[in-house]
Amino acid sequence: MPNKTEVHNNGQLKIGGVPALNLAEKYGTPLIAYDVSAIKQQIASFKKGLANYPAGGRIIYASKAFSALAMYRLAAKEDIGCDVVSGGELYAALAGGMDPEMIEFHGNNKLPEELEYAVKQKIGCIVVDNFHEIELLDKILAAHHTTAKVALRVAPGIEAETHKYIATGQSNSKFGFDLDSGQAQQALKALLDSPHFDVIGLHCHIGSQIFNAEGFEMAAVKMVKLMKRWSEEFGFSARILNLGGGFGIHYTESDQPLKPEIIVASLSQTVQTEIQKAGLELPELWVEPGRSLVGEAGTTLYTVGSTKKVPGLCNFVAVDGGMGDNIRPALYGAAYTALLAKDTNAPRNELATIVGKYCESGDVLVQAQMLPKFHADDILALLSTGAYGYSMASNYNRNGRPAVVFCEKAKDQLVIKRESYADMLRNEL
Ligand SMILES: Cc1ncc(COP(=O)(O)O)c(C=O)c1O
Ligand SMILES: N[C@@H](CCCC[NH3+])C(=O)O
Repeated sequence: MPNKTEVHNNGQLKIGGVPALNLAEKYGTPLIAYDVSAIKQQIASFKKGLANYPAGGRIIYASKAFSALAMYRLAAKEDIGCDVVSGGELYAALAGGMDPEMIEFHGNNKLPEELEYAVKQKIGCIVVDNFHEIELLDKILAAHHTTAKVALRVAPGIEAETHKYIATGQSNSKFGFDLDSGQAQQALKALLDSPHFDVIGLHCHIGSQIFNAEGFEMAAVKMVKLMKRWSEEFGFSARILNLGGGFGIHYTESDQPLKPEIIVASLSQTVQTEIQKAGLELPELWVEPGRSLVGEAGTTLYTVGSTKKVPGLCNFVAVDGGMGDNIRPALYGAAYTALLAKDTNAPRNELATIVGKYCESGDVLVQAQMLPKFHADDILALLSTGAYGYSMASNYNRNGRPAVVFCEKAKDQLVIKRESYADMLRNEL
């Protein structure tokens, strides 16, 4: 079980000090319940990792992991930044009280209106991803007689050990400028040649759900080498170095994540050593964790409904949610840990597959494995669903998206209402 799972002494699951069964009773299911102190602990751990880095740094919450007003409010309160990848996320971040200066904008195809919105809001950094964007942004800035702080996104040519859908650092990634072909260099030149860009630094992101520190270290070394080369070639001095996010979390027993403070402290040490060797000025160090801030803090509570057993063939346990509130198993074959909320120590002696209620055979939440015996009306808890669950949710089959509740110090607060049938028709004419 993930080490953050709270279990009452009678074996019942608790989230942020609140019994899971009470939450299910009060708000209904499916329900995504966050343990807020677990989010705060992760933020504190990232901050600790950067604490001894002399040039300082920034923790930037990758808000695609869970873009909710409550989460932006929490990020603002905790004094961290956030990244956004669309006008919609930018709007939500601002509505949640994020300081525009602490917002960073990513994306491989930012729309003209999204760029204009970011420019007007004077956000802290636009991470420039491709030549089309450079042209577009240059025109927008000229039209507004202004400048923008930008960072150049480089695909550093590092193949992260993760699912191929979520690896982004390799040369053939759709994100960022390739190094080996010379495109990254050409892009930097274009940015430096325009009076509209204040190029604050460089960015890379090698992928997501990565456990091995080696990939991050390699990226850091490569980026500093690049800083050295471009300092000599263009007299360019990067004030910030952004090494992206992608820090892995615990979904099942086989996942062994490193503590953020350990991985970030080690990365910051590598950057210092390499910068010193290169004889450059130390840049600020930025990191962009998404999953690792919110993933393990979230638990989805479902109610068990039908079961289907065909001896020797299958044993399905169906819950009242599924691929609409968690697409990750269907999309990436992602694995999760399931518990019986009323008795987390229940023996796991039943081979079963947990499926959802959607009209798809691929609507599987947990592939066949040894599980506790579930009966109709039991509350089933799926752990570590706090990242890329709600934010990737859909209304497939006209199922409303679940409610979301924040729990802390034994108190619960509804932060997103359950979507009703009427909500799902609100845009239809
Ligand atoms: C540019 C960038 N930064 C940060 C992240 C956050 O990644 P994670 O949620 O794995 O930390 C992503 C997503 O992979 C990303 O594309
Ligand atoms: N959504 C993905 C990760 C993509 C990260 C964003 N670039 C996941 O659930 O694992």
